[in-house]
Amino acid sequence: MKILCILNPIAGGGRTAAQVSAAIHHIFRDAGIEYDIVYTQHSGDGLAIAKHAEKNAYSHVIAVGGDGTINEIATGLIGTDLILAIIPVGSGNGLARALQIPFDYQEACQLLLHGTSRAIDVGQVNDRYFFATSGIGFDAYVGKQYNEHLGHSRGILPYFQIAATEYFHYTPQKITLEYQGKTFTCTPFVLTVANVEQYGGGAIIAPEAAPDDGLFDVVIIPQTPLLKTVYHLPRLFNGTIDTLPDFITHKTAALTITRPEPGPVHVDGETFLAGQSLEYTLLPQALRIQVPEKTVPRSTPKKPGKSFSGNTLELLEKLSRLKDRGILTDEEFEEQKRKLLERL
Ligand SMILES: Nc1ncnc2c1ncn2[C@@H]1O[C@H](COP(=O)(O)OP(=O)(O)OP(=O)(O)O)[C@@H](O)[C@H]1O
Repeated sequence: MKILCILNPIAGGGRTAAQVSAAIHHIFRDAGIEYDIVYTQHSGDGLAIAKHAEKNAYSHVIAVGGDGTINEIATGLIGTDLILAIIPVGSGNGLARALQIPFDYQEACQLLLHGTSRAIDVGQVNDRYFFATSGIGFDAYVGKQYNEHLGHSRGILPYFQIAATEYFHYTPQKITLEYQGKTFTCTPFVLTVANVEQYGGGAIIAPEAAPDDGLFDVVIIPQTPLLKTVYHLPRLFNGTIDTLPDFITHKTAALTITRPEPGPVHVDGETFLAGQSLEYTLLPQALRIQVPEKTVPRSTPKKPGKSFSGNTLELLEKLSRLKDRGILTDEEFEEQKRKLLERL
């Protein structure tokens, strides 16, 4: 085993870089493991450094940072046999949360000694990769403002402050989605293509997403009035966002989105500008990540209790509304209706 640690000194506000570096020295030196630590100097360095890791005979690369750093480093490892490990010191840490990687950096280091490696799917949108989520709706818009205006002052609180301000400036676009031979239009407030359940910061955008099932969960949520959005916000954090009346999810390994004009897209929270057409493709189990030996299933709180028949009627009405608005095709509506009626 030969380990390369790539450390982003500004991730998570740069509060822990020195302690993490000390823990790495302590743990790997004691274990007699060969290792090197390299600090990134600029955005993009993680990718450039990771690309040379294989040539320099490393077996593992540790990304010390948040989702943006992990995205860069993991991108550099695609197509190699190297195993990625994560010491999550970012602000959101969506991928680390979804894979149950410990937030204690000493425990995260110990995963190299006592954990196991797991292959996960990788998402691709045009020429960019993502490992947790990608999106083109309000989250991409907020991510753009966050990355442009905040500099080193990062965190979940500033993110929510920007989201609250930008809520009034954002206008959802009418877009076309094509997948599995079907085409439909919708005007999403949030459109997230999820490889894992987590957005970051504990927000669970796609409760059913699994990182190795060969499928994206495409989540579509329309705009609702601010008060209603605030009222429903806890569902984003307790794993029940899919109980929202207008929540839609599709499972697919490939998807084309066409929008009226170019705009921002985020990959794992990092935004870039892309054209009107976005091609999403899933690369099955294309990256190996070091994870805990045993993972505990997330305990999802019980979904809002209603009598089954009452709930079914409500779901049928919801499906019908979605069909009327063009979000569901006739075929999808009939299929969902049949499934619901079968349960009666
Ligand atoms: N030395 C550096 N100076 C400035 N920016 C850097 C440096 N190294 C990396 N970066 C950039 O910092 C950005 C933020 O990093 P990262 O996403 O890891 O942290 P975070 O935003 O705090 O965490 P999260 O994405 O989990 O919320 C990335 O875009 C990365 O490219």
